[in-house]
This record gives sequence, structure tokens and C-alpha cells, in this order.
Amino acid sequence: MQSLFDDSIELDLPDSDICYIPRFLDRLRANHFFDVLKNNTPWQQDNITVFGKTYPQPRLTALYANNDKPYSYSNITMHPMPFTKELLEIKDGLETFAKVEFTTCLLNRYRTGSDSNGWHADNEKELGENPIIASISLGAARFFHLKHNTRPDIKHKINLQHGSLLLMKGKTQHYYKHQIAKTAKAVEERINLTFRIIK
Ligand SMILES: O=C(O)CCC(=O)C(=O)O
Ligand SMILES: [Fe+2]
Repeated sequence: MQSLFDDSIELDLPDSDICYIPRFLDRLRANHFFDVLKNNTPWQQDNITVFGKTYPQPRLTALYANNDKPYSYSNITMHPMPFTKELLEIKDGLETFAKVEFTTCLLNRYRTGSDSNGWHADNEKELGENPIIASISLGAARFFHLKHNTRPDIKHKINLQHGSLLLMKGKTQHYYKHQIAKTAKAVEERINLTFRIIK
């Protein structure tokens, strides 16, 4: 049987372990998850403090987990809600594919091209030494930029499409930062789900 995972792409970037599966979810399932998550998630917009200045985060977020472990980044501490049926369905598929068990999912909602996620690494200590991050994209495609911390010549961008999976693991977070930049183009909404392990 032909599997949609056949077109899994290993990124050829030194000091990283990143794999992109453009059609991880088929279009109908991706459409369904986008609609349900958009409408049924209690989206929040926290204030972040960077270099002593406080302003609203340029996107909406929500945190889910199968334990009560909070997740903290950029001076924000989020407390999780229990997983919904749809998130558990996606999580099951990811766990079969990635052969790990995720505890936590951070949702990001980018309402327009002005919403963004600045340069960062997912290297908070609660994620452990070599975090595995499984990132599902739904809705409008947005560019995901990667840059090496010490080799300015090494950078890459991927247009994360509806229903895709980006899997980052190994030493990736030690050597790279990533971002979703603002864009002046008219873009529709996008929802991103990053499944993580917080024990
Ligand atoms: O929206 C994305 O694709 C990236 C999200 C991300 O980097 C994060 O939540 O840590
Ligand atoms: Fe991230």
C-alpha cells in the first residue's frame, strides 16, 4: 500500500535532525481539524516581556497536556487544559509515526500576516536535553525560517503547508533558531500545533 509518508524529506542541514512530511494529514482531515480547533479552542493572547518592554504576543495560543505540567517561555507561564478528542486523534497518529509519546501540545494561531513568532529555540529546560518537537500546520502556508547559531551562511526556509508535519529532534535546538516572520502578503489564518514532551 502506498503511504502518504513516503514523501518524507530529511533536511540537509548540518548539526540538525529535521524531517518534513508535506502530506502527513490528508486534506479532508486537515480541513476538519482546522475548523474544529479554530472554533472550539479558548484562544488566549498573553503579554510578553522582552528587554524590559511588555506587549501583547503577536498571535493567539493555547496549551493542552495529559499531565498538569506548566510550560514557561518569554516570561509567560501557561497551564494546560486536558486534551480534546481531536488533539488526541492527531497525537495518536504522530506517536505511531515518531515512536515517542507526547505529553503536551502548544497551539499557535496566526490570524493574519501581522501575526508572527520571533527567532527562538525550543530549549526550555522542561523539554529535556534533546527536545523532540512535532509540528503540525493547518490553514494558510507560512514560511518557517531556520538559522544556525554560529554559522551565518547556514539558513533555510520551508513553506509549511496545510496538513504537513515538521519533526525536529536530536541536537537541532542546540544549533538552530527558528521563526515565523511577519509577511506583508495577504494571508489567511494559520493554526500550528507543536507536540512536545514535558515530564
Ligand atoms: O508556527 C510554527 O510553525 C512554529 C511554532 C513554534 O516555533 C513554537 O511554538 O515554538
Ligand atoms: Fe518553536
